[in-house]
Amino acid sequence: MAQDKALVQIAFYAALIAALGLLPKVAIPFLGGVPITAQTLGVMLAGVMLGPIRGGLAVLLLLFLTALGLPLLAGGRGGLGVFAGASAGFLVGWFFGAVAAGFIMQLLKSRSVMVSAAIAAAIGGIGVVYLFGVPGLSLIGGVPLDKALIGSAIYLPGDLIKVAITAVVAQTVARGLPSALHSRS
Ligand SMILES: O=C(O)CCCC[C@@H]1SC[C@@H]2NC(=O)N[C@@H]21
Repeated sequence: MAQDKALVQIAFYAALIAALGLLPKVAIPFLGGVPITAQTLGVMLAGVMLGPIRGGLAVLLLLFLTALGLPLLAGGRGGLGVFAGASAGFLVGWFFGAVAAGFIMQLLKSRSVMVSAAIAAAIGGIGVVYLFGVPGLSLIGGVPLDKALIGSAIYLPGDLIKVAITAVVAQTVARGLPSALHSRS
C-alpha cells in the first residue's frame, strides 16, 4: 500500500515535469540554446514535496523516459542526444537538485513549510542545478566558462519566481492535504 502510494507520487511528479514542458520555452542562443523553461518548477516541487528519494526518482524517471526517446523536454525534445548537448549538465543537475531540495526539507523540519520550501527550492533547484549546468554548458556546449557563469544569470528571474511558487504550493498543500507533503512525514 505504502509502495503503491510512492509509485503514484513518483509517476505524478515525473508527469508534472513533462506537462510543464508543454509551456512555451525561450531558447537562449548565446548559451548554446539552453532554454528558459517551466520544467524546473516541477523539479523543485518534486524534491520539496516528495523528499530526496521519491523526488530524485521522479526526476530520474523523467530523464530515463527522455533518454528512451519520448519527447518530454520543452519543445518536444527527447532521445540520447539531449544528454550530449549544451543542457546535459543542467539535466544531471535536475536529479541532484531535487535530491538536495528533498534533504533540505527534511533538515529544516522545525521551520515553517513556506520558509523551508523556499530555502530548499533555492538551494536545490537553483544552486545545485547551476553547479552542474554551468560547467556542462562550458565543457559540452563550448561556451567559455566566464560567459556561461555570467550569462546564466538570465535564468535567475524565472527561477526565483519558481521558488516562490514552490513555497506557496508547499504551504497550501501542507494545510489542505498534509499527507501529500511526503518530505515532512
Ligand atoms: O530542455 C532542456 O534541454 C534542459 C533545459 C535546462 C534549462 C536550465 S535548468 C536551470 C535554468 N533555468 C531555466 O529555466 N533554464 C535553465
